[in-house]
Amino acid sequence: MQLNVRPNAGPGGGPGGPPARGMPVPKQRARDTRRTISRIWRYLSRQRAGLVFTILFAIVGTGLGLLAPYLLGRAIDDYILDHDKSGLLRLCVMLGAVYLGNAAASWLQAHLMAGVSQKTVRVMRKDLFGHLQKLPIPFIDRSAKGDLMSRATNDIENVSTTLNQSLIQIVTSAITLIGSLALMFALNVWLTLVCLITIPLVSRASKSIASRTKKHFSDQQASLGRLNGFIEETLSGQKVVKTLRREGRAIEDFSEMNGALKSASVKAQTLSGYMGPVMNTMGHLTFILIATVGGWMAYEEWTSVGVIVSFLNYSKLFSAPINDLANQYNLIQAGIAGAERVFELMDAESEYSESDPGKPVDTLTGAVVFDKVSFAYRQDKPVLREVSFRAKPGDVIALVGPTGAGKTTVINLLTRFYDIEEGHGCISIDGEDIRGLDKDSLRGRLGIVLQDAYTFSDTIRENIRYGRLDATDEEIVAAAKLANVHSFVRKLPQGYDTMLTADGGNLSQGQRQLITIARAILANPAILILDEATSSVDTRTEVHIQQAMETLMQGRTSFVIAHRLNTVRHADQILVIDGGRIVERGTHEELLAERGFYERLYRTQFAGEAI
Ligand SMILES: Nc1ncnc2c1ncn2[C@@H]1O[C@H](COP(=O)(O)OP(=O)(O)OP(=O)(O)O)[C@@H](O)[C@H]1O
Repeated sequence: MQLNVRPNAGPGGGPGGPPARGMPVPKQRARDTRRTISRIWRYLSRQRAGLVFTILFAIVGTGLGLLAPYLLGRAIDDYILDHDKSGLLRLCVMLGAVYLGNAAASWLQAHLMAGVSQKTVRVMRKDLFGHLQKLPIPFIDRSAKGDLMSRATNDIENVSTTLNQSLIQIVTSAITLIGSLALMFALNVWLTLVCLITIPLVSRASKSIASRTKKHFSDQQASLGRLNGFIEETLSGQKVVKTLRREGRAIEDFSEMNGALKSASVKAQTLSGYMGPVMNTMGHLTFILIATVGGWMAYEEWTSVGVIVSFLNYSKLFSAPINDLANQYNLIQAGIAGAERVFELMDAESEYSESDPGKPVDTLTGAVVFDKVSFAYRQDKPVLREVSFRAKPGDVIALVGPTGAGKTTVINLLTRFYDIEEGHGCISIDGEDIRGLDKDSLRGRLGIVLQDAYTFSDTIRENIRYGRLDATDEEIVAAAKLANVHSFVRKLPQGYDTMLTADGGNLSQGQRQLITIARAILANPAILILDEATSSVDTRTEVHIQQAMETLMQGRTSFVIAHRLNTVRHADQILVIDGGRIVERGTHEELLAERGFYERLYRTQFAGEAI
């Protein structure tokens, strides 16, 4: 998937021009961890109150944890060496209270942090889903759906786990690190300097492992995205996979991707797994060094045994956060790699320009003009060449032509799923160039009934209501009656409350098409686009669909992509498209009289062949 694309921006397009719109451009931005962290922080900082309390409890808990070694040193110097039993008992009770307080604060901080991290990712998920709704069709067309899904689910989940587990660890580690260092300096400067000798070594080792691991974590996430994409494609195309008997090949391809994911994961996890043991070894070395130097100092009576015991405990506390952070490294890397992929998707340009949303469309009469429109999806492959036509309000325009001729492309431009470039013609509705119109309100005045009748996982009633969300139940039934939906819905045990699956699996294709027609009737659009179903439905359903479509077309400018030519006989204008050009135009009778391309198409179809 190319993410750094600017689907509706950038120069060029059209035959022979610079890169066409929607063309992928090379990646320009290097991956930037600091920027990603600062963006995560922007989300986190919205949970300010929760964060402040979490940090407060972290400070209290860690502070109490830092107090314990000091008390231990005092126990040795003041009570054990002085044989003061009651003092020792008092101190032990105090120590118990300190540990208890530490545990309570840790529990509270973990509890609060779970809330903060979950609220943060909830906002992230909401933003991402909102942005997915605004992504332009060219972008969606080019992306693997499974990869997009992987970003919206797995990658966000990684961010969530990292925030929940690593963030608080970072906070407590930082406090412990600074606190224990300060206390070590207060106890004995020379011993502290001995302790610090190993720091450059530790930082070098961790940096070298870190830089290698990050790349592998990104690879792992990308492989996971590819794998999800493949699973999604294979499942949604399962019928095709089975009829073409591609199961074996699909399993082979899957194994290959699965293997790639395994390799990337093994590399990432093996490398990051080195971190813990390396850091532990360094910690033990430091401990031995301090114990030796400290023991010698106590022996020479330059300092007390209690101070050395406190110091050794602090040096453990000091190296623990470095170890903890190293152990968290896996998780942090996976979280950052996940966030990077999420933000990358959020950065893909929306199809709605916030600075210039365009002129809102209130009412339309439906006069449509294509003026020398040329278009290419890819620079080297012109699809439409100087297409011109006029539709008066209420006209029925039929688009016919062989497969791949460019009929759907005409519709893609009219709906502004794709935009034509400056200098490659103009499309206007009611005299306005559509590029200056607000896309959202323009689409609100267009009704589209596609070949693949799409139904949502909802009841039949709600599926029709998608046409106009404020429609009453009575209006829905009225539209359903006009679209010949009512007659079959009545016979269903649950009537309008029958649940449909996302692909409408529990209704016939013809019935689904009728539901989408009812949806369009309810929406009452000024301009209608009908992509006739190619697949054959039974004759009765076909008559129903035909009637419903005629009802729908009344009084609206309609564009019909016609696959069965007998449905276009009554069109006001038939545009015959071949190779991206309008090769003939006129009414059915006129075109038959011309004895040209249309006449041949017509005769072929009557001979029983589809076009
Ligand atoms: N999203 C896209 N990206 C790149 N090329 C595309 C895209 N959509 C269509 N094309 C190409 O544009 C050409 C015209 O396609 P279009 O879908 O407009 O044809 P059509 O006349 O509607 O065909 P059909 O009757 O089969 O639906 C085809 O060569 C097709 O491969």
